[in-house]
Amino acid sequence: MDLFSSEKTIYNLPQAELIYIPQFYKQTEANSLFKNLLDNVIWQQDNITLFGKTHKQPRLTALYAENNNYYTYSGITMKPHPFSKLLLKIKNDVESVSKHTFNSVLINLYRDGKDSNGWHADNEKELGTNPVIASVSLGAIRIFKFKHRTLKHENYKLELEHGSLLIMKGEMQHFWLHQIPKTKKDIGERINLTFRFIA
Ligand SMILES: O=C(O)CCC(=O)C(=O)O
Ligand SMILES: [Fe+2]
Repeated sequence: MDLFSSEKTIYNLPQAELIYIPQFYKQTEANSLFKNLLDNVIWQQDNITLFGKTHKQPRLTALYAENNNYYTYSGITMKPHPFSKLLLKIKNDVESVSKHTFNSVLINLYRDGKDSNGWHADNEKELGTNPVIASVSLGAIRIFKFKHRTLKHENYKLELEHGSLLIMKGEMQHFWLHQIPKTKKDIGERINLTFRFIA
């Protein structure tokens, strides 16, 4: 993995630190990771219940972990699969750049612009206080929006590019929310891998 051409940007925000590395993986490697994951990840689509109504989650997901602990978020409980060789390789790459250790990865597949991920924080108890979450994006560019829970002028968007790595740390999961909104643009699939340490 050649990091020379990647321009790392650090966003120091009130009660959050965000690091964005656009070319964490270069085009050729990112393309092959995307294809391999699309074909080999064990995708599932769960139901979510919002305001008493049950819907299909607007994307496919998968959980891989080094342990067998179930992970519950937004009322969904996921049973992990063991890490594949490829996912372990990506985990090692992410760990060496972020200088953090992860034991799980939650993977999202946004099939087109109608798939999305609503406003939330990754603040489950099992993630601990001030979790570091490292997020690899492959495929179509999507907008990542984030906003402070109480400082209303603190809201931003970032384009998450093919092959990029975004690291969320500090108090971000306590004080901020993030989302991937739907888009009307005619876009293709996007895979996102969020590496976490789940106790
Ligand atoms: O798709 C993304 O970039 C964000 C995913 C996310 O926020 C999550 O899975 O918790
Ligand atoms: Fe998230």
